[in-house]
Amino acid sequence: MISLTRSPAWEALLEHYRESCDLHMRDLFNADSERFAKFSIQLGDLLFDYSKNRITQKTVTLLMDLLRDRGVIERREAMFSGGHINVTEDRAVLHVALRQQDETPVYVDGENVIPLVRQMLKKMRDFCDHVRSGEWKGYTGQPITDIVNIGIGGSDLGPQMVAQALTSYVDGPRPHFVSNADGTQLSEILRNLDPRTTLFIVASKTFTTQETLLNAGSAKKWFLSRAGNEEFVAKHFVALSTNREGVQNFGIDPENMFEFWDWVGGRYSVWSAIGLSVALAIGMDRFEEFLAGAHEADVHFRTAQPERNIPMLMAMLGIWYNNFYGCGTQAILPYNQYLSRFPAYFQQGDMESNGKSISVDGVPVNYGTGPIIWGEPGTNGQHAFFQLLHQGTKLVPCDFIACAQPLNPMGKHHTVLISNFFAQTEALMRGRTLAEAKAELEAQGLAPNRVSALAPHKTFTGNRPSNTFLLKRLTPFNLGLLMALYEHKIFVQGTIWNINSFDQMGVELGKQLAKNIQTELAEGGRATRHDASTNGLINAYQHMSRDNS
Ligand SMILES: O=P(O)(O)OC[C@H]1O[C@H](O)[C@H](O)[C@@H](O)[C@@H]1O
Repeated sequence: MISLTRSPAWEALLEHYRESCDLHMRDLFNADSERFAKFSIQLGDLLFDYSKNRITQKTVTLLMDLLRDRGVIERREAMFSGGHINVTEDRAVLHVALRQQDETPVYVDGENVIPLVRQMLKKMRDFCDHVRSGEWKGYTGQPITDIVNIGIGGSDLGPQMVAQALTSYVDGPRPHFVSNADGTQLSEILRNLDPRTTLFIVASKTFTTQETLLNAGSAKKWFLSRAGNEEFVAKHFVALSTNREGVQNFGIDPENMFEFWDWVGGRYSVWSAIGLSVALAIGMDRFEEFLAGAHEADVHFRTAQPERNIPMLMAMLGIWYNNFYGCGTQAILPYNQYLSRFPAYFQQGDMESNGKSISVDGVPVNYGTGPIIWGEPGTNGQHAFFQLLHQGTKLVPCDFIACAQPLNPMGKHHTVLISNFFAQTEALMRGRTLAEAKAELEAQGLAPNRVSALAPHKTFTGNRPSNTFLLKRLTPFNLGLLMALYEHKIFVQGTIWNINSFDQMGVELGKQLAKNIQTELAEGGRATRHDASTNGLINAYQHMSRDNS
């Protein structure tokens, strides 16, 4: 295949960029009263409005030419049918199989994985029913009231974000999450827990992750110091993993292990047994609604034509800004407090997937790949960093997410929230011209010299792009739908950039070096083996940590 930036589809986009980059969205809206209808899509309870982007119909056509040219359709089919598209690890990528709703076989190396998925779901259901009904009892015969998921990365961010997003559906044990190597997190959580009624869920795909094993070991120690008998561990520790041996070595009965498989990527694993803490908290019926919502997105991604395909549009708009406008970041701004961890979740989802600079063919790429993903919930962000979004020198494409129906109606709160939500995308798009700024200042009765002095500061260029996702209501189904759209966006972008979105080798080096330093710290001598900065810091640390004055 011709390299990305030499392909005719890319060159056509470059040419189109040059001729269209000065267009202002204000003018595009003024010129076409149908713009919203043309550039928005309803999918179930979700409305996706992408009309506030710096695009014309031609932009979409050219972006989708590129998508077809780069083999996205073929690669999508390869993913859904169990092909080893994770080439560096030689694995299939089948989180979609975890949420498939029918029994159509999906083969990985000749084995149909759907029966495995069904068995896993059945085991999760039985366990959830036992724990939630109180049949599953702790070592003193009391039911479980609290669950602690111990994991990190994909084994933490997914269940944590989803459990938080679905807080209003929690009618089972209270979920807690421990991830950090910093013992403060575990200590603070344990402080308020009762070992007799607490269940620990050790979540690790590999069961080798240092932080998780450290936290799980300390939790077990805490538990045993109170329960006093190793036999009771079976009532209070379960594992979610692909590594049966590792689980056994840790001292968890394989009976209490919920298995998943190497074709489930860590950051795509909340749909697997890794979602157990969510299922315990909200019940298996609702967990399955969550899976069904994701499946709806899968069907849409697989069947809608590219020009009407939400993840494909999200992805190609991202390519447009990332590779043609030179935008380095993408903000995700949920106007919903329950979704406050959504940006952090997709920070891992996107940045660990597409933060790569070597192509699948093993050569450095000569174009930008994954953007920096960041964001905070609205309206908080407005009072913090939105200044830069509106008037800064950087162009930041933004995703705005909100729900039409509040789960906690309270006076005027929702109207205020949602008005801000609409106002922000309007302001980013429209801006305020110098003439408008002057007119407003004059209307306030300011002297002409103050008007001239202030007006430039009150001017907004506008033309700042955003996507809007409006959900009817935050339900398990709709959350699954929204999340899967983002997942597929990442897949499409990775395919365009010709990188492997499903490995994460960039996290290895730091881990290796940390192990060396850990040994050095244990030995306690003077550090000499590193660069001057690292040696200096280690030596200063050793001095400072011993200094009791
Ligand atoms: O689930 P685990 O095997 O414990 O892995 C936990 C996390 O750590 C790794 O370093 C990876 O960067 C993540 O992708 C992964 O989700």
